[in-house]
Amino acid sequence: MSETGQADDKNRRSIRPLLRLTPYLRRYRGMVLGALIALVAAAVTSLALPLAVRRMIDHGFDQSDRGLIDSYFAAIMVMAVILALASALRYYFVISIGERIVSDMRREVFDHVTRLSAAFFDVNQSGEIVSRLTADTTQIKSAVGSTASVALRNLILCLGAVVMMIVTSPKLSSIVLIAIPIIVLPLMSFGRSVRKRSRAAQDTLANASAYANETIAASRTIQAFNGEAAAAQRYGAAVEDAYQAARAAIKSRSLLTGFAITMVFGSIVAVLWVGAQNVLAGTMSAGTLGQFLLYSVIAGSSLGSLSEVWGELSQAAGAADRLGELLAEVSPVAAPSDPLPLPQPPQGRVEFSDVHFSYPSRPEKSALHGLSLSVKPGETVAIVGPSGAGKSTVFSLLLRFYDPQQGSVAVDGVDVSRVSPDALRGRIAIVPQDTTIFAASIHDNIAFGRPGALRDEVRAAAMAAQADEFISRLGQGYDTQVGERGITLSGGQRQRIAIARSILKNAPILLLDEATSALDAESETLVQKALDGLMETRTTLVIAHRLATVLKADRILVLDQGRIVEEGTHQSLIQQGGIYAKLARLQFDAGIEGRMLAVK
Ligand SMILES: Nc1ncnc2c1ncn2[C@@H]1O[C@H](COP(=O)(O)OP(=O)(O)OP(=O)(O)O)[C@@H](O)[C@H]1O
Repeated sequence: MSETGQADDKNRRSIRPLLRLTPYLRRYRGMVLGALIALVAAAVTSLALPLAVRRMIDHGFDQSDRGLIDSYFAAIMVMAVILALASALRYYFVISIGERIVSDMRREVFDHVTRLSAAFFDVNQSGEIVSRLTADTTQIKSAVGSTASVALRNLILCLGAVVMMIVTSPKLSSIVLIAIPIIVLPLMSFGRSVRKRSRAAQDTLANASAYANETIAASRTIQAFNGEAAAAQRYGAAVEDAYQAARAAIKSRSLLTGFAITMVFGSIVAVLWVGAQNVLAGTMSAGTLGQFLLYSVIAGSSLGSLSEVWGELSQAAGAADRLGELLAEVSPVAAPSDPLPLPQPPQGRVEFSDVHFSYPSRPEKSALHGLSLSVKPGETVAIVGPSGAGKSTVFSLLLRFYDPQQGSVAVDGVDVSRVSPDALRGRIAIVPQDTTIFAASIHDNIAFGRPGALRDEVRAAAMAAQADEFISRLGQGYDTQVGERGITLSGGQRQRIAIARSILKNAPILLLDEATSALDAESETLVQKALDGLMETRTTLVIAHRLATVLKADRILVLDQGRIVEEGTHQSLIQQGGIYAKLARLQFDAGIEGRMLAVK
């Protein structure tokens, strides 16, 4: 009993998500009103047709007044024209509303998703989000753009036809009205199972798309490991699952349609048989039976269409539900409602006080363990430590991608959770380990650091980043398309683009995640030169992999298991003979080690 209650509740909820569309519909009231007027006009005209037909049958063929037949045909023609006009207008309004709403939704969902915190992206696959943005919105478009209007038209037709049936013949109608619940109730329970299966089908498809997304992005690695067959097999299995789930949904929808048509037309035939007996007995005119017949066909077919579009509406409700979930996702690192201003002019001071942090997706493992550090304006601090020590986590907290569970992070003396994230991030430039190059021109890729930057400014930044020379050698210079839709850049070139981006941003705090592994000696020298220029005038925190950087730093922090375990200059740390000394020996190769000894 309670289980059924819960299931019913769930089903009611599952159609309710379509209500989320009301605010969007409200924005286009004029068009919605136009669609409704056209819809009602078309339905009323359709409902008036049988009246004209009855008059024609009962009086039109009367030899005594031959003129009547002409006027009846003229009236029917006028109705046909009204019907055609109203239908064309309905189509125009309804489809336009669908397209309009879906564009709005896509924009809003995208805008919302791009602002969600890093914790959200840790646990959600990007392929699945993209599928929601495309597949789910398309489903809503077809629901709003046609299904809803078909459903509404059929609802009006069905109700109108039922009323007219009662007016035409209460006796025949009473038989039909008794049959309706017998037909409708099973249809509703069928509808529920269709909904459940459609959602399962959508989910499995999203899984397959997410896998395809990941695999295609990693095609080189897959080929290098001869993994094509295994990947194809796994994707094939995922697609097959999606097919099976879709087939189950299709099967229940076919059953639903077949069942609806059998029940509806079966009862109409039975009722008509009773009507025919009445005509034979002389208690009903042939025209009245004809009129009743037409109304029952209208009622029956509109009920049939209703049951068909019900399934589609439920699918759209599922899609609206998923999009609603996405839109309801709140970022745990939300901007404060009353943000504090950061001091002007910027100083570039960084302070971590007793920070304890574990990633939301792995709460049991602590990434930072009571970390405290203080960086003075203009200072260069190198962070070194074994892999997984928490170096990148320090950057993530400084950029406020996450909030620490305990302790605080401050920039220029203000807790980062009390300032607006835009203001905070405006003061920090980062050159990450794996640089993102967008599918756009080189100019746009660099100008990403400061939207609206002039061509000369972009060029100056590229020059400072030692990138101008290779850019000038490309076919179209700064207008060359790179990334997915253009040419591929080497690791060193990508990094210099990222450095130029940061130079252009000209922020007082610089975060560098050095990646030397991808660079050859020449690129490394160029990148190093570019970085030197960038580091000179600002506070720099650098996750150091190069000896040169470590030597240049004012201070070195050694991180291990989320704690600072050693601190000092290169020489003092080597002399201590602790973790740093060991790391230095292991990390820097033999040639560099020679140089290191010389420093000692
Ligand atoms: N997004 C994440 N979700 C869950 N755990 C994470 C996430 N990022 C990092 N970690 C974990 O947090 C710890 C610290 O990671 P972090 O990336 O800061 O190390 P790191 O010192 O920068 O390492 P590396 O030098 O290899 O880049 C590791 O145990 C890592 O597995």
